[in-house]
Amino acid sequence: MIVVALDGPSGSGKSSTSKNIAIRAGWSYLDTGALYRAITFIALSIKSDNANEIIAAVIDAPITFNSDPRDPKVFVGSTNVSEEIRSQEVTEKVSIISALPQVRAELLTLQRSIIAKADRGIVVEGRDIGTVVCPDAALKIYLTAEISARAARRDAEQDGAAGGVDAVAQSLSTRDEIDTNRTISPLSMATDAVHIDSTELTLDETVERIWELLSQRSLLGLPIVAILGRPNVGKSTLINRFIGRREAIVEDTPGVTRDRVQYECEWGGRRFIIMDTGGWESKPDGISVQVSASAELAMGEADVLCFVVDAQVGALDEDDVLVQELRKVKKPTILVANKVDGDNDESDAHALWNIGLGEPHFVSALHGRGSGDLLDSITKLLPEVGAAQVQDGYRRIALIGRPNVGKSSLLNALAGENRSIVDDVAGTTRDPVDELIEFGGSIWRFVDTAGLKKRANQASGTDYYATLRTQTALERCECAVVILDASVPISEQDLRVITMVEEAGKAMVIVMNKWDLVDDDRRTQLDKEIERHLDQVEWAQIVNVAAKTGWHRDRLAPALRTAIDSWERRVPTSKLNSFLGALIGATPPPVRGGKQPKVYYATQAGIAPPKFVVFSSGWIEASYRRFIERRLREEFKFPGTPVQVAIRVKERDKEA
Ligand SMILES: Nc1ncnc2c1ncn2[C@@H]1O[C@H](COP(=O)(O)OP(=O)(O)OP(=O)(O)O)[C@@H](O)[C@H]1O
Ligand SMILES: Nc1ccn([C@@H]2O[C@H](COP(=O)(O)O)[C@@H](O)[C@H]2O)c(=O)n1
Repeated sequence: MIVVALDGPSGSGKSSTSKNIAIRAGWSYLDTGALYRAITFIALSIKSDNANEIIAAVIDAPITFNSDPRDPKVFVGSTNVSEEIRSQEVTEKVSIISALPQVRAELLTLQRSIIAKADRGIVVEGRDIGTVVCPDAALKIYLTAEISARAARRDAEQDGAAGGVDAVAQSLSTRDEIDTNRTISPLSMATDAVHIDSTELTLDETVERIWELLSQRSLLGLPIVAILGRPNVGKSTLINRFIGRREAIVEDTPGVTRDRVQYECEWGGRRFIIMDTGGWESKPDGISVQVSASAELAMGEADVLCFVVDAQVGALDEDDVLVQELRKVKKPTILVANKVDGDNDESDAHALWNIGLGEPHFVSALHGRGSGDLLDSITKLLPEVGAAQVQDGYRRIALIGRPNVGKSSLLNALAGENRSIVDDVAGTTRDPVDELIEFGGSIWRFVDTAGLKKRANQASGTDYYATLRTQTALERCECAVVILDASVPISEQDLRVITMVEEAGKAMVIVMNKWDLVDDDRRTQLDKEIERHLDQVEWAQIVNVAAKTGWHRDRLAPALRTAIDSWERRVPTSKLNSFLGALIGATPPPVRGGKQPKVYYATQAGIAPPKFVVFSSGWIEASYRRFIERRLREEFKFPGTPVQVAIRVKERDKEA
């Protein structure tokens, strides 16, 4: 289950943004402010500021929350108080009541129990979600906006009923003040939260920013398509056809697929999971009891159901019983008529319309006939976000470097006493060789690299395997920690590793290990080597560490956070273009062939790493592109990440 935590001051847009994200992802939503308002409503009703009396009243009339983002509601006992909690009286009192430690403890338990009940994911918004309520949230956002923007939004929302913008601003500031300075769970940004300033963003733009982060971090589950049907109708053959390889077990004995086996599939640019379910029987016995039960579970888990019938046999009573079951779950369902090898079979198979699941899709799983059309129909039914969770939000780090630089010692130094595999989050698919390690206040996922595991050491016996493994680790990570041995000269191989990271477009931190062996002479020498060899990655932070003793290991977590933060950073288009305007005004692009290319505008085309596209009227020299990149870095600072700048020639009329 994915938890997204959104914190920030009043009126920054938390509720509106959270609801939009939750609706789009098909997740639940929790407005924790509404719970604090509800308890304040109770305090006002019993006319008491005494925490014990307030808690006693809550026990009499418990607070509950309906977490459907389309219709969130808060109840006190059986009374819906969603409107009453927005009154001026509650608004003025809520920050005072929320600062009471017993009130916070009571609501902390309530919040966690609501979150635990969510199905696939939940967006939780408040003041202390990323810091206290859900410190392990998969994505933490700290949403702010300037007070003037927040006051204007609130005033517009309330049609001036709150006394005008100035009065709203005053009330918001007072609440900000109390919320930020209270001793217990004050409003603050979690160290691993992403800060979004919504002052100049529309609501849609704010939602889009967060959506981009969710997809970039693979937190939006892939849709699941369950393949169901009686034993031996050709389900596994169909799956092999879909995934393009012989992986699903195919055997002519009915019911050979024992469990819900999953395969990743891609068609027409859509990735999804195919779930093989074994054969379903209406009166199972022996092993088929488990197989049928697992097929029923698959119906519940999947987003789309494919019901496969053997067209050469036709629909049997058994098929009819399964159709009744399929109808009950009310999910998009496709009827697949398999073993339709030619036109004659197809005309016979039309009888399958009688099943009552709509148009049969005629397929020969064995020969491929009709399978592309079937995949087209399936992908049309896929939701944007599905049930198969791929990542859990822990930042993925690869430790890389040539042999003997101290990868394992660094890993051990980081893990210290706390080395642990806490990999028990249900329902996620991940590489079993990853390690979860807690240090510097966060849990990090270390993706497998040569040197991380004994197995890896064996496999890296040749350069070929070492390079292959490094590349795979790089593909899977978000940030690479490149380890160098500071006690010896920087080698060609060290530089090759650094170039690999840069070319892979990953965030990077360089660790100078074995610092305990560095004397003054070596230090002077190393400074010269850094200047000479590492100038192309001068954006990378360098952390000096002695992994053997643990010296400075605490410096790595902040460096990683800074690098990943830069890697996912988006520069507002308005700021980007005012920067570009000033830059071009002061230093225009060089004249070429008697013509000076015009630079029109720039846009940030993507994150992870930040990619900028500059539109111009003509070809611009590489040196000027590098100049733009350098100045972009100076202006917006991207420590720890490569930045890509591309120039696109755009004709003036097309531009207009
Ligand atoms: N860029 C934006 N992002 C989010 N909301 C915006 C934005 N621009 C305007 N709004 C509007 O601002 C108003 C306040 O937003 P919202 O109620 O979501 O804030 P909030 O942070 O949840 O406040 P509170 O903490 O007081 O509940 C809403 O009317 C919302 O539609
Ligand atoms: N996690 C939270 C959420 C809210 N509060 C307090 O409740 C007040 C009202 O919240 P709104 O989101 O409805 O504006 C807020 O000002 C806080 O005092 C909280 O403490 N912790």
